[in-house]
Amino acid sequence: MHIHHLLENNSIANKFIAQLRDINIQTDRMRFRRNIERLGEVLGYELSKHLNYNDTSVTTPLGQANVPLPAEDIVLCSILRAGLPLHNGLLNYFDDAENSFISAYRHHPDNDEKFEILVEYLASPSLDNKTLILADPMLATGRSFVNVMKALESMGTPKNIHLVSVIGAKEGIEYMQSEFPENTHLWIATIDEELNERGYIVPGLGDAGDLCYGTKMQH
Ligand SMILES: O=P(O)(O)OC[C@H]1O[C@H](OP(=O)(O)OP(=O)(O)O)[C@H](O)[C@@H]1O
Ligand SMILES: O=c1cc[nH]c(=O)[nH]1
Ligand SMILES: [Mg+2]
Repeated sequence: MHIHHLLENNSIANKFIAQLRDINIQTDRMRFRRNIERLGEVLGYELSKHLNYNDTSVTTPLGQANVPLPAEDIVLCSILRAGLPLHNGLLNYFDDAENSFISAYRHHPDNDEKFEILVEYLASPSLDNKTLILADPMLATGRSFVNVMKALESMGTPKNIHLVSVIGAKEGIEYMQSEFPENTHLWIATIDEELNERGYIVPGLGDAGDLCYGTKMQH
């Protein structure tokens, strides 16, 4: 897996991450969602530099201009819930992409720290020979990304896979490296050292789905 770590270089994106993490700022849900969306835009822009381009002639009022344009058929897939604002950010730039939505959530069958990932909803076009951009802002154990990719196999085989995330844990990234094809790209804003006993990223930011949309009942 090729890992592209956005915060290795300082940029204005640092500020978006700082606000997502900050306990005094992250309670503003609109700002929280918008910061994830902004990172979707920044990560999408970086990713776009690795696509294939075809020379294209554009007619201006005064003549012809050559503008190389992306030559890949992109399917943008996001993992509900917290993937939604990241999806919006990516879609702001890849505005003519096809779209898939898939759900994944942590189910605690015994009401303790052990959980399984349940994938229940999938709506997707064919992925055959397309460029799949799979987005989820949190990469903790990596099990949601991996289980979702398994569920997507029924939709065909993409030519290229780009994973987009905001905060990842080292352990989860290592697990994903063993599960995804070698030529997969991971575009991630920042990487944290640890997971706690509940599988949360430390220092992380907390529960991204809840911070975007409010708490949910366990069932
Ligand atoms: O790498 P993992 O260990 O699988 O954890 C990451 C997943 O956890 C969060 O979803 P959650 O299950 O909280 O669902 P939600 O988005 O509905 O809150 C997050 O959005 C990822 O999908
Ligand atoms: O730290 C984490 C781990 C999983 N899901 C989250 O939203 N945050
Ligand atoms: Mg959650």
